[in-house]
Amino acid sequence: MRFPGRRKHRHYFPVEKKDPVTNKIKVDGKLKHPYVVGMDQTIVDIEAHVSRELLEEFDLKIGLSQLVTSELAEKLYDVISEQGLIIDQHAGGTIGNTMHNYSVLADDRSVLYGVMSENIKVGNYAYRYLCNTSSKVDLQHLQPVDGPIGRAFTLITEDGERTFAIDSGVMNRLTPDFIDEDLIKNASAFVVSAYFTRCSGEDTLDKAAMQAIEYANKHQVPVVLTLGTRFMIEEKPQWWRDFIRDHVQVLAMNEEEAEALLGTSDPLLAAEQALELADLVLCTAGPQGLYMAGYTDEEHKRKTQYPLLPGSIPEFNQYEFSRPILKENCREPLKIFSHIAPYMGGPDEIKNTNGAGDGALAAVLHDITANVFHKLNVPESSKHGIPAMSYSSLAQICKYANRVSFEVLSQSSPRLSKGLPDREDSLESAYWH
Ligand SMILES: Nc1ncnc2c1ncn2[C@@H]1O[C@H](COP(=O)(O)OP(=O)(O)O)[C@@H](O)[C@H]1O
Ligand SMILES: Nc1nc2c(ncn2[C@@H]2O[C@H](COP(=O)(O)O)[C@@H](O)[C@H]2O)c(=O)[nH]1
Repeated sequence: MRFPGRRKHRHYFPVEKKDPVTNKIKVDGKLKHPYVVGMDQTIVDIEAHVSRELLEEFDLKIGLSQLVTSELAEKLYDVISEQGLIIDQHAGGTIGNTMHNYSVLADDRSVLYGVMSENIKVGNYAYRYLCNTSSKVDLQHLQPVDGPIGRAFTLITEDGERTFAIDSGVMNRLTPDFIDEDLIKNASAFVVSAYFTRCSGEDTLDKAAMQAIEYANKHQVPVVLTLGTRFMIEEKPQWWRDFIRDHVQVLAMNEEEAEALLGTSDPLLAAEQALELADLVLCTAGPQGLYMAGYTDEEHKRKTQYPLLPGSIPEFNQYEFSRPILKENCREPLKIFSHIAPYMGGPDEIKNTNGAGDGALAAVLHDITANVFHKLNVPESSKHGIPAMSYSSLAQICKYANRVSFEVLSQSSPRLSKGLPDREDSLESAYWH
């Protein structure tokens, strides 16, 4: 496990260093490595630059992720390939991206549940998916299916807006009997996107996801939900609020999804309201940066050393140096908030906004899992006197998530090709301290 983010190691991390005073690691020297489990629709992204007219021609709603029939998908594919509009084809899927990015950042194992075509040919979509996924993502738990995986036509218009047209194939056929209770029980988190509900006919992914969530809830493994696309949440916001309240501890969304869920366009207020449903909230807000909200215990709160920020909640970042704690583990729960503007104002050139939010979530998962890693290997560390959910403070997690989003924006794929640089060339070193 790599250290989450880049800064001075104050808390005996990485634990690989066998210092007998600071690192009371187990004498047999074998470190225990926690892992994250994710579940996704196995999807390859077909990225194309298109005009708004083309979206209208195919009756696609701009900015959303929507299902299309395979006939429409074939026609669309023919048009964009004949016109030479395809710029790239790579593995995608919101949780597939998140697991890949987690494994690249943490240099450690994640497990992906989903399906995989049993008949793989060199060059086909299933083959591409496997080739584009980090070797640290454990794909042994993909269920073999007879048929193609999904395709996400990622259609980028001149204004940079992305529209997804999803051709499902058999990506929703993961069955509940395939879910291993022990695998979920021992995970540091179970991660799923709201897309699991988009099932019809013979699809079983919704049942498989509910099975995994039931195991996670039973064994107190944090369930992490990312909202996917505004459109799905708008259809039944009350259902989603109830679902989150009943099953989810960590909620990730962008400001549009937040508005659909909670009815407010202010990401800070949305994050605050979301704390009535979940324990830890990440709300990304495009060029405005990102917000996080959580709970800490009065007795463990820590004041920020940064300037206090104005906003719909005055001085909202007052306790952002605190580590988040599950509300039920707080004697006197206190809401804490943090915000960060885009790292260095954003890249000079945004290659692609695809996956920027998934990247931020991967960083949050890394921090949560680093805490489990440290606790497993250095249980008597003073760090674990507090029953915190994360290794770092809310402010530090925000910085890390923001830095990872920047990296995704600077490249042309939602999946990181490498971890963060060891040295930041253009950065005032204070950023990570
Ligand atoms: N136009 C932009 N300029 C600078 N940073 C951006 C821009 N768009 C996104 N980001 C960064 O990427 C993060 C995630 O982006 P966002 O678009 O909100 O996520 P999503 O992909 O889930 O919609 C933001 O919090 C911000 O740090
Ligand atoms: N599992 C699914 N993933 C989907 C779907 N529609 C789009 N996507 C994926 O989202 C990422 C981009 O994420 P974002 O954080 O930038 O919004 C992209 O790689 C798509 O593959 C879907 O229906 N199911």
